[in-house]
Amino acid sequence: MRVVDQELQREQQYVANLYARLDALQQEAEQQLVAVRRIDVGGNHQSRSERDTFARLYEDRIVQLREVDDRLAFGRLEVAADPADSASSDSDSASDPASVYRYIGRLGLRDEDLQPLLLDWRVPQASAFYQATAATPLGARARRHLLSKGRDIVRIEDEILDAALLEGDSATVHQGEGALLAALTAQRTGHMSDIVSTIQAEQDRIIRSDLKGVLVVQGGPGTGKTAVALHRAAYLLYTHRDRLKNSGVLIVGPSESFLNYIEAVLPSLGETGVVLASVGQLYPGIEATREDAPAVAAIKGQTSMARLISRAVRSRQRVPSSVQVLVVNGDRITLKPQLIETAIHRARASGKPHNEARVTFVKNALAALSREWLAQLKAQGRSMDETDLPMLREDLRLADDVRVALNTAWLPLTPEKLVQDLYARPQWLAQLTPTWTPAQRALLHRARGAEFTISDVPLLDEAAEHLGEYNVVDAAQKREQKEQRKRDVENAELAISNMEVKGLVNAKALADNFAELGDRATTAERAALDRTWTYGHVVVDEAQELSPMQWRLVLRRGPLRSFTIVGDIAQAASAAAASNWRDALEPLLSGSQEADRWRLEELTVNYRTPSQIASAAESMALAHDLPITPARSVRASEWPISTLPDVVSAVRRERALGLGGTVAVIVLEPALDEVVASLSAAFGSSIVGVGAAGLLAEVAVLTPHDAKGLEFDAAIVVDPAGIVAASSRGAGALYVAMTRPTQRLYLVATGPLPAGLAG
Ligand SMILES: Nc1ncnc2c1ncn2[C@@H]1O[C@H](COP(=O)(O)OP(=O)(O)OP(=O)(O)O)[C@@H](O)[C@H]1O
Repeated sequence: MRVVDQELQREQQYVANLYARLDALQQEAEQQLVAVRRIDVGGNHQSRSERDTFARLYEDRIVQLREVDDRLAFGRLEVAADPADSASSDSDSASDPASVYRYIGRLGLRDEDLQPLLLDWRVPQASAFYQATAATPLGARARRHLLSKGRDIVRIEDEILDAALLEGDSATVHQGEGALLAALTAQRTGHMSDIVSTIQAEQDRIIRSDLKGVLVVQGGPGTGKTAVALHRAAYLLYTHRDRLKNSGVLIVGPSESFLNYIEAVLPSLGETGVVLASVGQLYPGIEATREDAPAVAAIKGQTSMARLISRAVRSRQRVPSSVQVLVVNGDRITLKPQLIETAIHRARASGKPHNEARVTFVKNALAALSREWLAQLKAQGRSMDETDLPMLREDLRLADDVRVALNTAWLPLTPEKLVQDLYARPQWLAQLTPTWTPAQRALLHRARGAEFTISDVPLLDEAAEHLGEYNVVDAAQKREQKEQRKRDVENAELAISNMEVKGLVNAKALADNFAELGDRATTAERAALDRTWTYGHVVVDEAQELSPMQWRLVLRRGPLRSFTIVGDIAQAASAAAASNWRDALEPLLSGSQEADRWRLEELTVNYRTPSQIASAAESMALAHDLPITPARSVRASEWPISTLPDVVSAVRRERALGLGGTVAVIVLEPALDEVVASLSAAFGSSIVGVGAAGLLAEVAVLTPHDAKGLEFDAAIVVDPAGIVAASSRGAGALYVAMTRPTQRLYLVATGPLPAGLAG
């Protein structure tokens, strides 16, 4: 038998043992689940919740073991033998007695004697698998990639890190070719896959970087920023589970289509406790997907909007211009502006948000008014004194006239109403914006009831900050529930430590059972619904697009300022985006002592776009003065870029290749319907998908915004000159569109191509 085949067989044997162990653990968990479900706990509340918690523990474990089945083990690190090293394996596959072998995989496995069989890719001993080079071997002698299909190892690929291994017999043992290239040339599926088996050294350093502070990862298209951000989230959740399990991790992406594209990556790495949200979903209760026109988005993105919202809220606390006469129980009571003014002053001094401070306002106003009324009654000769004040206050509280007067002075408001009023009432807006031009104000004008846009979301959140809970009674209840919950979690944690259970028991889950809240929600689900939730870590992808107002919102979700921010300034296509990281991060860092302490890392290798396409996109970008970060493409493509006169011909040309795979047609919003109609007429509507919901169709039709962060085997970019001309950031949008394909790019144009592409 050839040495290569022998090695393959050995690895197959080792991996078969790992699967046998995985199956045994799975079976064990299934049996435990059946057993725990059978326990009769009768009516005992505490025992029932303990039983449910254990059942959930086993259920989670079973799911986790199932998720890692595909490519369970993907690497082997050969290190010089060290008898004291317990993380090494001396399995049958060891072909050199001077070496020990560490197998690396999606999760850690030990045999029945607790000896390690497989290392989780996130543990420190596994990092050499990603980082070792011949120049810096980090104690490793060789690295082997195990390429599998189902549970079978179909190929092995070795990299020698220690020259001594190349001598004698060993020279023939190590062989193989590009696991990385195999991954990169694989056909795309419409969903992103994890890269855990081929993470590159520069990526690994970023993934394992410290949890604290703000880490910015800048890199050109296809350099793996999204992949790195997601693997970093998985790494942090594993390494800092204690800190992050209760607070959670938030991942912010540019659009719903992007979230659909990445959603399977973290579960495949065994992580589910993460909230994924597009920037339009960061305000619970609103799912904004519509974009404003660029000029409108630009004005709504400026921090001056925060000041405007603040002024708008204050202007809803109004001192009447004249004396009012209120009729209460047949008495006429005079309400002087001065009284309201003092009550407003006191309420504002409470420092609480508008709706909550209103309680103070009403209390003060009623107290003052009841004293005035008492004085008036006494003056009329009624025999009343201070002890009657509570009764008078109650009468005032119930009187219509008083309610109207107090509401006019200080009306409870929802964020939605405040923002809608601001857009729909030009006169009010004019009063609040004396220094704006009429043209600027006109940009905000909108009919009441119009759908909220993505750029409205941070304004709603800003308004919610100033307004507080609309229903103050509910708010108090919620606060009490939160307090109770904290106590439940503490009890649960105590219970867990008393039970001496290790592993996946989640104190919050246990607390749920204790409190019998009825909701089986996970931390992630609860976090997604709670506007005031603060996450332990926040990942922002395509971060170059965020406006200052969006940064303010993101900061509120992560006040600990533990951030991973990934993006590419050159790809900025939104009108409100900044043109460098320092400016972009200003709203995030201002006022913090960390202001200058953000770390910048760069990614320099393009894993997606073939070199011909990357260089065409770069020359277009340079011709439009975009600040691109040059990246080296890993591979070339066999297909030249084609320019065709219409979209139907381009799709026909692509389909004629008969390669299958994913195809995107990227077109500006105004032409989208027409393109969908002509493609449906030519090829039938069943093959055409639109936007986020259509990503898995044979041909996905998307706007440049929806295409952000995604990739396809082929991309057809309609009207490149039109994309450039559509806004001041049009070249950035075209740069994004052109860098989506992994293989083929088509341009659809009847007129001249934009600068840098023509000729
Ligand atoms: N180490 C790697 N091994 C295998 N594939 C990789 C690796 N790094 C990146 N890739 C692949 O390269 C492609 C581009 O990665 P990704 O989408 O993360 O790039 P990006 O920098 O976010 O791109 P863009 O800025 O254009 O959105 C993906 O298919 C990803 O799986």
